[in-house]
Amino acid sequence: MVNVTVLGAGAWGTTFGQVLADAGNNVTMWAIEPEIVEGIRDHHRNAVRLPSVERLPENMTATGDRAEAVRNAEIVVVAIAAQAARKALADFRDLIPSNAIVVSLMKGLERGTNKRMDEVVREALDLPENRFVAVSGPNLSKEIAAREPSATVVGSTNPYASAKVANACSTNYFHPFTSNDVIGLEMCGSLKNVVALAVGMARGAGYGENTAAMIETRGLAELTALGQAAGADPKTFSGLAGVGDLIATCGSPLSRNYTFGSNLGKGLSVEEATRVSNGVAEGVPTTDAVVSLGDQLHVPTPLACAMSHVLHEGISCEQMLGELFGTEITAE
Ligand SMILES: NC(=O)C1=CN([C@@H]2O[C@H](COP(=O)(O)OP(=O)(O)OC[C@H]3O[C@@H](n4cnc5c(N)ncnc54)[C@H](OP(=O)(O)O)[C@@H]3O)[C@@H](O)[C@H]2O)C=CC1
Ligand SMILES: O=C(CO)COP(=O)(O)O
Repeated sequence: MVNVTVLGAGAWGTTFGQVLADAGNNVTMWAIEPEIVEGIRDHHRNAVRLPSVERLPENMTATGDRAEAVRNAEIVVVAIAAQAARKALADFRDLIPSNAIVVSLMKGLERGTNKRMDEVVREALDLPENRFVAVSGPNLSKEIAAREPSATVVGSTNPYASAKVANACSTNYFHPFTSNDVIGLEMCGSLKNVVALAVGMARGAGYGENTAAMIETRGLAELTALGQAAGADPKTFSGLAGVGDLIATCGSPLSRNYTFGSNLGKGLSVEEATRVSNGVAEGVPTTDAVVSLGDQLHVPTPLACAMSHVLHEGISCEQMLGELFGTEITAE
């Protein structure tokens, strides 16, 4: 049993907090909104971000006070929207205990810098590599909040840190595997969201399994090429965090990215799809970062480029798919 603090009481932060509490830990959620803090602390409920759960565990509380939130934390979990993480974490830089492990649940690349969340978290907190852990896998929050069986990957270059976090989040319905490939986990989690936008768009436009399978497979090839160029272990892409998360995210209306894409495919504008999104669709800002990282690493990113034309120029689903085909016939 350890003291764990989760920064960000969104859908996944709150769900992962419940997993940690079910595993027997003392869990403190930190959130900005007083309504969310009071809901969790006084009524064991997050009606704003996780209304499907009637009552969160008794060993789960919340505070809006940053210092109080992390004072006794042995593990600090970051579950903040990726584009807001650097700024939000700056306020915790001098507060997190010097021996605490910091875990990122986030799936996105930072727009403007093209940095992964392991880089952003470590820079923002001035955190050494051996205290950083990434968690990534096919983890649709609503299913895990209902305690449906699922697995994830807990990655760190420090095996002691990954083992400690894996032990802390292991329950009879949530099974963690460990890995030392932090870069692979980060790249898989971030890039599959861009693929899910495209699959969702094709589904929303009315296309079926073949089109979805084509986008997912070409997306996996793009994800693998860029991930390897960034330093990832190719094995990670065929695991839970790679293919596993692609299957879950690209196949479920519970995914915000899939749903965002689906709404675009049905004819909504980016602004309209943003307005009706039930939480952050990380693939939207991450698309630009993937295109830019591809340029930087000299890796073609046709799917991310096509999605960026959808997001910025409003091209249709047919045009997006046309860009994926390209003009030449090439070897697969
Ligand atoms: N939902 C899921 O199934 C999964 C999500 N993830 C990843 O986890 C991360 C969080 O997702 P999730 O919890 O579902 O997202 P939500 O959209 O439900 O919540 C986003 C969280 O980020 C916080 N946030 C946004 N801006 C700021 C800011 N400026 N300062 C502080 N906090 C801020 C929000 O706080 P506030 O409530 O105050 O707006 C909220 O707690 C994402 O990167 C996502 O890709 C990973 C696996 C599964
Ligand atoms: O990462 C997820 C599932 O593994 C959640 O996907 P969304 O962020 O698209 O909801």
